[in-house]
Amino acid sequence: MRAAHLDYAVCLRLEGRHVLLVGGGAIAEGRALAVLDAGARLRVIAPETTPTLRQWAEEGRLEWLPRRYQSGDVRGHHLVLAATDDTTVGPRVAAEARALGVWVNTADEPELCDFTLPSVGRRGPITIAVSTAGQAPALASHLREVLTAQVARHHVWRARLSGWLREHLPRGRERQRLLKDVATGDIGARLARGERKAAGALLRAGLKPWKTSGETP
Ligand SMILES: C[C@@]1(CC(=O)O)C2=NC(=C\c3[nH]c(c(CCC(=O)O)c3CC(=O)O)Cc3[nH]c(c(CC(=O)O)c3CCC(=O)O)/C=C3\N/C(=C\2)[C@@H](CCC(=O)O)[C@]3(C)CC(=O)O)/[C@H]1CCC(=O)O
Ligand SMILES: NC(=O)c1ccc[n+]([C@@H]2O[C@H](COP(=O)([O-])OP(=O)(O)OC[C@H]3O[C@@H](n4cnc5c(N)ncnc54)[C@H](O)[C@@H]3O)[C@@H](O)[C@H]2O)c1
Repeated sequence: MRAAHLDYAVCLRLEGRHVLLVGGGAIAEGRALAVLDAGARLRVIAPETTPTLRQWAEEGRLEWLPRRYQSGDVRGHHLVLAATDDTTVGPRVAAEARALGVWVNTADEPELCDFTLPSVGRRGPITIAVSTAGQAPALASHLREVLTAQVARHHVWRARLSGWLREHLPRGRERQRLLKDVATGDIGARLARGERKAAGALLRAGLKPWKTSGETP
């Protein structure tokens, strides 16, 4: 069994960051979609790619260099993902990335990875991510399915409402109280039951402190 260290979970903000993907098969395509969704600037290096990756290249969503990985390719990137069918490539990419201080994931050699990828489910702004510290990817995938199915539409509304309130109200104890109410209090419970009118009334009452001080949106 592997050592008992747990992987450290983060959610990376990749907007505008340079990401290198080595490989262009099915696994690489999944990685590409995820980093593009996060707004990264993606370069793919692979002699062959899936039709979808080729199409994204033609549409200018990513840059495809149709060749094998070469020394030096890592330079200039913030993050590197390798997913090829050649077992000699991952270790080379990982060593070069390490030497340059660039974070690297190789799809099937956990001992070479600076970070591992969890199984991810999305509902609006909500992300469910399951990691098993590299021990059981298939179980991570199964749990992700089970857990994501539990995120209901009202959770998504509540997340969006909370985001709106955070954007429009100044920080402070009053705002915190209102946000907690949306998350776990009466407003949340009403929204969960589909009682949107009643929730709206509670919300308007909760917004009073800002109405009177003239700070409301
Ligand atoms: C979650 C997911 C995310 C993703 O890839 O995006 C992911 N693997 C997924 C599926 C999956 N992978 C494999 C199987 C076959 C069953 C099995 O072997 O168990 C299945 C199941 C399937 O395909 O259904 C094979 C496999 N995977 C790794 C090894 C090497 C090793 O363990 O040594 C081998 C053996 C290769 C071989 O024997 O040849 C390694 C890793 N796989 C990871 C992530 C990282 C740890 C995640 C964690 O901590 O849980 C890590 C360490 C590297 C990394 O970060 O990529 C994605 C589910 C996506 C989804 O459905 O949501
Ligand atoms: N982590 C996971 O979840 C997981 C699951 C299954 C498989 N894998 C692993 O991911 C890897 C990729 O799997 P796949 O199904 O996408 O493979 P694939 O055969 O569909 O694609 C391989 C890709 O690698 C490219 N390639 C080969 N040599 C290259 C080189 N020198 N430089 C750049 N690109 C090169 C090929 O052109 C092709 O695009 C495999 O090692 C597989 O074991 C990982």
